[in-house]
This record gives sequence, structure tokens and C-alpha cells, in this order.
Amino acid sequence: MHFGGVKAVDGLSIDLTEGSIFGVLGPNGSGKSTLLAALTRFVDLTAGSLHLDGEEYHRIPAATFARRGVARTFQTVRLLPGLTVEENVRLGADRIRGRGIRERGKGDDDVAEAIGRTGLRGLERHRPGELSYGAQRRVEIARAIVAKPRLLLLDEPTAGMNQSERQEISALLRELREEGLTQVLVEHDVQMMVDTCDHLFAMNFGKLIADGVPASVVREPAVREAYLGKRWSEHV
Ligand SMILES: Nc1ncnc2c1ncn2[C@@H]1O[C@H](COP(=O)(O)OP(=O)(O)OP(=O)(O)O)[C@@H](O)[C@H]1O
Repeated sequence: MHFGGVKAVDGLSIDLTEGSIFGVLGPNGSGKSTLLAALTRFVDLTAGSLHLDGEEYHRIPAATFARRGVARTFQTVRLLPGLTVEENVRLGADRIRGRGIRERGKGDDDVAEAIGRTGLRGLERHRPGELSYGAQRRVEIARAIVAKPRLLLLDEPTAGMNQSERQEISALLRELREEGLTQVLVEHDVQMMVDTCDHLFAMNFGKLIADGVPASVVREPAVREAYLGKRWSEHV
């Protein structure tokens, strides 16, 4: 992924296997969000290819690609303020199945299940503005999982949260993994990444500088130099 002269993601090759949580770690501007955007077809690749179940998908339009079972959450909260929690979550199912939000009834079980799995029961009728920031982020996760994706990409889901809210999200992601949901998680909180992920990819200047078991990756000198040197003491 190049933007003019900026090599946002460059010569990167990764494999995601089913049922694991993959973390992407790297300093600001190292290409993490661009990688997620590419994986979900939000941007076109400059070169290279993407495969899902061995099938190429880098030319499939983003709108139809969502139906292949890939969902994402964004760096900033993107809920519709005028809708209730339940209606916001239902949007995730409607987007995939092409239904209108007012068509009630269908998919209600899925909506209730996603709300339950993300710990939002009792808040269905609230609007996002009435919820804590942590709860708003959980609504986003509920909206992303309501259509039962196979792959969930999360861009800094705990940004702006306190320690206990982060632990809550980490536990939720691990629960979803136990149910078989493969995830790619971008986060700056190193300890959370080590605690949550099965595998880490470390990036710098758009390139992969290390990958493997989280505890080993964060000990690699190149990773510490690129990222942890400055932040390690803040996070661990
Ligand atoms: N649409 C764009 N046009 C031009 N340059 C871009 C665009 N999107 C990203 N970039 C550049 O690509 C590089 C990687 O950006 P990206 O947002 O992917 O990094 P990041 O690792 O997600 O950073 P952060 O941790 O701050 O979110 C940066 O130099 C950024 O300025």
C-alpha cells in the first residue's frame, strides 16, 4: 500500500490461521491501520494480493466483500447517536443482509445474542450518548459480530479506556476466540497485546520487523528499538 511516495505497508506477507487472535504492534505511522483497511478492502492495494480460503479477494468491491464474513471496528467510535443500542447493533446485520433497519423481527435473535455476548444486556433502549465510553466500544463490537463474521479486525478497541475497561475488552476478545472467531487486533497497549494475542506481528515503516509468540516478539531488540524503547516503561 503506497500513497504517492509514502510506503505505508511495504513488502508485507502474513498468514492468518483460523481461531487465533493476531496482534499488530508498531509505532504511530508504521502502517497498522492501512493494513486493516487493505484487509477489509477499504483501500485498493498498490501491488500484491489477498486470499481468503485460498481464493483471491483483492479485486472484490468492499460492499460485497462484507458478506464474506469479515467485519471491523474503527479507531474512533462510529455509532449513530439518534439510534438505540439495539438499533445500532441491528445495523451490522442489515448491512450484510441488505435489509432496512425498520424491518423488525428478522434477525432479532442474532441482535439479542450479540448484545448478550458483549455484556450490554439491559442497555438495549439507551442511546450511545448515555453510555460510558467503554460500553460504546462494546456496542461497536456487538455491531461487528452480529452477522457472525469469521474474521474480526479491531483498530485500537481500548483507546481511551482505563485499566479495568481494557481488561474487560481483553476478556471479551478471548471469549470470542474460544467460540472460534479469528481476530486481528491493533493496539498500543503492549501488556494487553501480550495477554490477549496468540501471535504478534511487529511493524515499522510499513515493514514486518518481527512475528511470533507475543512474549518473544516484544523481547526482540528491533521491536524494542522501534517501539518499546520509548513506550515500554509506560506500558509494562
Ligand atoms: N490516505 C492516505 N494518504 C496518504 N498517506 C497516508 C494515507 N493513509 C495513511 N498514510 C500514511 O501511511 C503511513 C501509515 O499510516 P497508518 O495510519 O497506517 O499508521 P498506523 O500504524 O496505523 O499509525 P497510528 O498508530 O498513528 O494509527 C503514515 O505515514 C501515514 O501518514
